[in-house]
Amino acid sequence: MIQIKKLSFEYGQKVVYDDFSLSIQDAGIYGLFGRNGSGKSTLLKLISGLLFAHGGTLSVLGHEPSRRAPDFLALVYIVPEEFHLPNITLAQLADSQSPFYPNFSKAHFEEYAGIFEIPTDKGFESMSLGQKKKAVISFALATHTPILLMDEPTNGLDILGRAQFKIIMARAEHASRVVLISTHQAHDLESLMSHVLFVDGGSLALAADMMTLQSALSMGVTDDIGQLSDVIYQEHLGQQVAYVAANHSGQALPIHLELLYKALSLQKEGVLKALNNFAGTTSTKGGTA
Ligand SMILES: Nc1ncnc2c1ncn2[C@@H]1O[C@H](COP(=O)(O)OP(=O)(O)OP(=O)(O)O)[C@@H](O)[C@H]1O
Repeated sequence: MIQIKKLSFEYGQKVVYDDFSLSIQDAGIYGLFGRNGSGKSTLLKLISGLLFAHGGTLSVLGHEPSRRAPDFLALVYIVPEEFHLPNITLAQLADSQSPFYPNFSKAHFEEYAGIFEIPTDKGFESMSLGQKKKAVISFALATHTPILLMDEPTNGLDILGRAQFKIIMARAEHASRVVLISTHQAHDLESLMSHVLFVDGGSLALAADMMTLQSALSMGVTDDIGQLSDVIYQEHLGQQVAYVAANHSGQALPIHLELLYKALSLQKEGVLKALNNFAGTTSTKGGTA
C-alpha cells in the first residue's frame, strides 16, 4: 500500500531524510514515533503529496503522491497538526468536503461527532481548539479513505476526548485501512496499535508488528532488577525500577509504548539486538519444523 525507497528530503540545508525506506503492505494502525524534529510530520506530508521528495521513490496505492492526481487525493486523507477551518457548521463541512471522498459516510460522520459530543449548531469560530480537532478527526474517519494519516490527533483533546478517540478508532469499519498516526501520547494508542514505526537520524530505526514486539521484549516495573537478564533500558522510580529487557519467557508480554519509546531513543541498539535475536529463534524454529 505504501512503498518508500531511498527517500531523501531537506528543508534548505537541513537534511531530514537520507536513504529512508519503508514498506507498508497490511492494513492496520501504525504508530509513528520519533523524537521532536525527527521528521514525522514531514513524512506524513510526503506520503500525502503536500511535500515532494528530493530523491528516491514513493508509491502510495500505486500513485506517486507528488503528482497529486485527483484519483490519488480521493484515497488519502491527512489530519495535520495545525489547521484552519472556515466559520461553517459540521453539516456544512460535510456538504462541502465530502464530494471529494467517494466512500464518505454521512451516517458515520454524525455518529462520530455524537460520540465526541461536538456542538452541531455552532460555526467553527465559536468552537474550542479541542472541539475543532474532534470535528476534523470525525470527518477524516468518515471519509473511509484506504489511507488515513494523522499528525498528533490527540493533542489538545481532554481525557474524555482521548477515550472517545480510542472508542471510535477501534470500530470495525476502520479495520481495512492503513492508519498512520504520529504521536507523542503513546498511552492513547497502546491498545489500538498493530505496528510501531520509529524514525531516528533520517532513517527508519524500527518497523515491527505488535506480536513481534510482545514476543521479543519484556517490560514493566520490578522491585528486583537483578532477577532479570538482558536488561536493555532501566529507569529508577523510587524503590522500583522500570525496565525493558529481552523476553525469554516464550510468551507474548504487554508492550508499554512509553518505555519502548525511551528504550528506542536511548538504547536503540539493545532493542534491535533483542528483535534480531528473536527473529533468529523463530527462523531456526521455522527451519526445523
Ligand atoms: N518548513 C520548514 N522549514 C525548515 N525546516 C523545517 C520546516 N518544517 C520542519 N523543519 C525541520 O525539519 C525537521 C523535521 O521536522 P518535523 O516537523 O517533520 O519533525 P517531527 O518529528 O514531526 O517533530 P515534532 O515531534 O516536534 O512534531 C526539524 O528539524 C524541523 O526543524
